[in-house]
Amino acid sequence: MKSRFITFEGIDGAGKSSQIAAAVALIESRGIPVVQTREPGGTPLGEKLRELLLHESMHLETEAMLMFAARREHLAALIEPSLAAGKWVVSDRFTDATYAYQVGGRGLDEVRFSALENWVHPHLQPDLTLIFDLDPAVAARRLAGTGNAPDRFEREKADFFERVRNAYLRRAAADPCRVKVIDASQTPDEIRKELQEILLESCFQ
Ligand SMILES: Nc1ncnc2c1ncn2[C@@H]1O[C@H](COP(=O)(O)OP(=O)(O)OP(=O)(O)O)[C@@H](O)[C@H]1O
Ligand SMILES: Cc1cn([C@H]2C[C@H](O)[C@@H](COP(=O)(O)O)O2)c(=O)[nH]c1=O
Repeated sequence: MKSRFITFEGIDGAGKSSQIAAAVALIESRGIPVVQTREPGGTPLGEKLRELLLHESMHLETEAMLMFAARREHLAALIEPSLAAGKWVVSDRFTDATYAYQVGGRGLDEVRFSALENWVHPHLQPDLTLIFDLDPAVAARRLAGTGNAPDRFEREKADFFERVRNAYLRRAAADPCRVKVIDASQTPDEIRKELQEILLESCFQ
């Protein structure tokens, strides 16, 4: 079976991380080798950039370029070799997150975003992207319930997450074959079931 690149997206606290393990388990249950990774991060250098991105304040364009620098390394060191070896790759975030957070949330110029996207991965796009869509007020309550100290993005206000959410939905509307939107206000079991149905329909044919 052809290798697949699957990405999970959504505003902070939407619940995507909780469902990635279920997706990976389903793929493994079919005897398919799968690599689970995340952005920013996924490589030793990418994880160092993640620390900076999540905790240091910086200019918007610096932030966008560092996201793509980490992604360039991620593609070269992990994503592309894994796909070439016939493995499937499941990533917690990819370029749709830069569109949602830096373009939608922070106001990065779309032309500059597209230039970076076309430079870093002119041909590769995920085979399937799952957007966990949730009201920012509900996501904020979920995050508060974890008791974890919020990072630089998680400290943003509701209007920032409204813009991020709307940008994700625009991205989904622009590419409905690749991008599927999941109602993340459902229970974890309901979401797992819907996720399984989408994976079976989109990837295991
Ligand atoms: N469907 C759900 N209903 C209620 N609570 C949920 C649901 N899914 C996840 N949670 C809880 O919400 C919190 C955030 O979940 P999770 O870490 O999966 O979100 P996330 O989208 O990965 O966030 P981040 O992007 O900030 O890492 C966790 O405490 C988790 O147990
Ligand atoms: C890839 C990517 C990520 N972000 C933001 C989104 C999140 O707030 C953090 C990552 O944290 P998570 O707990 O691992 O989800 O980074 C971004 O703004 N732009 C991006 O391209």
